[in-house]
Amino acid sequence: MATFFSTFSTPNPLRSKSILHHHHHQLTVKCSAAASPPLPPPVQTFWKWLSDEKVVSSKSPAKPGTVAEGLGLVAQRDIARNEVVLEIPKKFWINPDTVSGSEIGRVCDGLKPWISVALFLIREKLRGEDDNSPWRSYIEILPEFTDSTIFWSEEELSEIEGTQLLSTTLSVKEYVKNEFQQVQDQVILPNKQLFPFSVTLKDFIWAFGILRSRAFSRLRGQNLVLIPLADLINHSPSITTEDYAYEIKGAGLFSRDQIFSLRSPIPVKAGQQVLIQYDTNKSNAELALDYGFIESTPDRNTYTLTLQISNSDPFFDDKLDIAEANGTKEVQYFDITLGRPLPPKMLPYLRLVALGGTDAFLLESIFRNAVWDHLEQPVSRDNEEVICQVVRSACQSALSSYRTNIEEDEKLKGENIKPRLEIAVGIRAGEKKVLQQIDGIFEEMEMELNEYEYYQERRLRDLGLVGEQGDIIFWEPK
Ligand SMILES: C[S@@+](CC[C@H](N)C(=O)[O-])C[C@H]1O[C@@H](n2cnc3c(N)ncnc32)[C@H](O)[C@@H]1O
Repeated sequence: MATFFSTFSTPNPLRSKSILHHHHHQLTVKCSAAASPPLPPPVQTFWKWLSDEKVVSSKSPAKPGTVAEGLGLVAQRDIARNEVVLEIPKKFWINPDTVSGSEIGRVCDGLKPWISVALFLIREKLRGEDDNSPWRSYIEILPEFTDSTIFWSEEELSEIEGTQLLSTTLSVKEYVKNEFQQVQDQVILPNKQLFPFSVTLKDFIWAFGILRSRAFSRLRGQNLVLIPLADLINHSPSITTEDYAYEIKGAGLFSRDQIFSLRSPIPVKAGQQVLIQYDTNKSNAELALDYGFIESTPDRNTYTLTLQISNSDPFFDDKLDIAEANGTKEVQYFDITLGRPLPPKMLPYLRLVALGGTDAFLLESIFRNAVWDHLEQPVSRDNEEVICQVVRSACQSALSSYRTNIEEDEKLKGENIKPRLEIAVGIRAGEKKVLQQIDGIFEEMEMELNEYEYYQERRLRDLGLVGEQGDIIFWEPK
């Protein structure tokens, strides 16, 4: 954890005005509770609201605090492993049901869940101080932005030129923009009395960013839910348990209510921050997009290869049939992870896509049941050579579209740089390493082309026609 915090030595993301000038105490995380800086006023208001509502008390094991990652949950006393840190009753959650039951419920009917919650958040945010919304104090502590790439300026984005993360970020923003335009025309503008303020794309991106970075998912019956207070929990790369630290459960023996319960996956000393592992399965690109941080763990680096059976392939129908019978599609994505073997279906799929010429007989229907087994091994020298060439040239062309090379990235990593640049450098170095790894695998295969046993030889051997030494046994009379 120590190494982790030292890498995030920059100011907190900007929050609602009042926290803006709050001092940044990076070391609080490791200091004792006594040294905690006073809470920013909006956070105090938020805590008071939760106390008045009896959700928390002075005995609560953890409290909001200002930490290196913005706000976080700080232990008020020693907390044991698996001890419950907080419990939030359903009444305080914000999910699509909350929106349905609210003033805008009737106009949000039929909207995508995230869009209705986004509208709810934006409305609560823009309603103005005089409105006595119960959610006011929660909305006030939400950050204005994170370091997610959806909030990066053009200049910051230029640092990830050539990366898959850049294209993902741009398509996500395009998607959000289209959804905004629709909801603006169909819901916001026609209901001036409910939305008596102008809502901008920026507001919508803010809400999207809030949901991506704080909504809990994979919970019993809850796929999109904001849990005030619980969503102050930050992520630690050094917690690697796969078990989720949170769950929804019954509020008690005599209650039909549900509560959200958060446990600490590790023991925490008083004054330290309670942390969880957000998701062991997310790649650095996903972490950067969702939360605005990355990890230095090698296997968070991935590259997605998109392979496709071409519509102009003379064997398109047969190939698609075979692909689908084996759990792959016309357009198939393969996520390649640094330091891990290729996904098992990638080579068979590649061989299938490249199959042609004299190998095409394998596509005939009598082979249909066995063809995938055959594709698991090299089919022919030509076929194997084609897949090596295609993959290697794709890797090399991808590698040439980055502005920097790995050495330049590595050098920057050692320097004291801003968090967004650090994310950019980590992402582009990671992608390049994966591409080099893929290229290396196929380079090695290319060098072995003469050593492989191909379909025809295997077939002959299976038929007992190849001798021990690999020489083909001929029938010619001696
Ligand atoms: C669920 S919120 C946690 C509360 C948040 N720190 C706040 O101030 O409201 C997730 C966000 O916290 C920040 N965060 C959490 N863990 C982090 C980490 N390990 N490094 C950097 N930022 C982190 C990121 O901005 C992320 O999008």
